[in-house]
Amino acid sequence: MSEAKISNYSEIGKLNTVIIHEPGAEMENMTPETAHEVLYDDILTLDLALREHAQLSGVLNKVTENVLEFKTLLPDVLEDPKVKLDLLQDVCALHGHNELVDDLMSFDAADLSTQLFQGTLLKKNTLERYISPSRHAIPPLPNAFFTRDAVMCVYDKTIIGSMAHRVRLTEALLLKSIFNNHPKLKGQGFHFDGTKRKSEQLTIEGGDLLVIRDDLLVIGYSERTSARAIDRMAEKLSLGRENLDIVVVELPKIRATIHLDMIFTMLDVDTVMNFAPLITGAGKCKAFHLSCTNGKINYINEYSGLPKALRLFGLELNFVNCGGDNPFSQEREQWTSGANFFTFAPGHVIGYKHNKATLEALNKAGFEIVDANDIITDKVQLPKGKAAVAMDGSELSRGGGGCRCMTMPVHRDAVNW
Ligand SMILES: NC(=O)NCCC[C@H](N)C(=O)O
Repeated sequence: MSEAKISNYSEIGKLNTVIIHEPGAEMENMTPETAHEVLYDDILTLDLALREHAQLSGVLNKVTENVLEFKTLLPDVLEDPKVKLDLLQDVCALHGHNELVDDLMSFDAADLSTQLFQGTLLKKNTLERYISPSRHAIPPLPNAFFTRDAVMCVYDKTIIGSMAHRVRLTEALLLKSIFNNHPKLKGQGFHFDGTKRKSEQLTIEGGDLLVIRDDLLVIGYSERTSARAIDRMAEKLSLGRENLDIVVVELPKIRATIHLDMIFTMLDVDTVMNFAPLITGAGKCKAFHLSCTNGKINYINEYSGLPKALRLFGLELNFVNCGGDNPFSQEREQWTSGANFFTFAPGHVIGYKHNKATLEALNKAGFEIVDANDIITDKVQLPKGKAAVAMDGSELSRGGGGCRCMTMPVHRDAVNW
């Protein structure tokens, strides 16, 4: 492991440091009517979600040196009164409730952290507030357990997300404060800080950004990540470099494909998981190649699909189909985050158990399927060869994401390509 705190040059290198978030009461802070406003497909049951999430953290703790918890990192930085004040001023200003800063400053670090995740109720002390449908002055963060999206470690620095939906903006502010101040993470700086964006047209979320190699990124142009933001990334990330290639995949702007990682994840040096209808099939998404040098785009080429564009860079990939070969199960399992695998070492991945046809396809592709609980209890050792750890996740997936969405890798070993 290198000395650097942040070092993330691939989607697959052996994982050393990762950030996750065990969901709290924020997850139930909605009604069926408001669920869609906070980007959920349905209301979830926290107890069930917690049992499932414990499998993710249990497995990661077996295979990774540093599993960091968002809800532990936050109170750590809030112990510093100056950091606490700066963050509260930003959060309260964002939601137009500057008057809450003093109140919130009186909380200790642990309680304030809980409060920030769970939200602060709107005092119904004026007629305008009384009749307002909003329950919260500072809204809760039910999507915080998708740690992938509001911050991205790319190479030796971070990108602070520029969130497409208002309900996720606070997450980016909290994570920025953590990456600026936490002894385990601070010091390497940002390529880009999305909380300072000047335009609502500039949005980028981590589910769309795949760090393939030190010279190659794949980015989804999606409901969440705008073309303007991708241009900005091309500029910022290629600064001081002879060459950076970015392949952009144009996603349908629909709920099932909010991010690229819902249809495409990398599993090994030569193997990817994909939702065939949009990646390899007849209706595959268009791809663009942006060739960049030192802050500028040299040229842009268009390709009929991602596989063809990736071949340019010597990536001859095996495509495992989410949902197997049957279009009916492909569609069902993509919806329940079947393509959204997290890779914690080359050929070692974790994903949801309920996506049976996907696991079968992985098995056919040479991955041994292992149960998460068996790894956690040491009943089974992680196989040396390719393996897919299967965890329960039917409740978690109803929040709209899978294992890649719930993990934010900070440090990985280099890959032996
Ligand atoms: N990378 C991902 O696809 N993350 C899942 C985010 C789901 C969350 N409910 C959202 O809509 O933002």
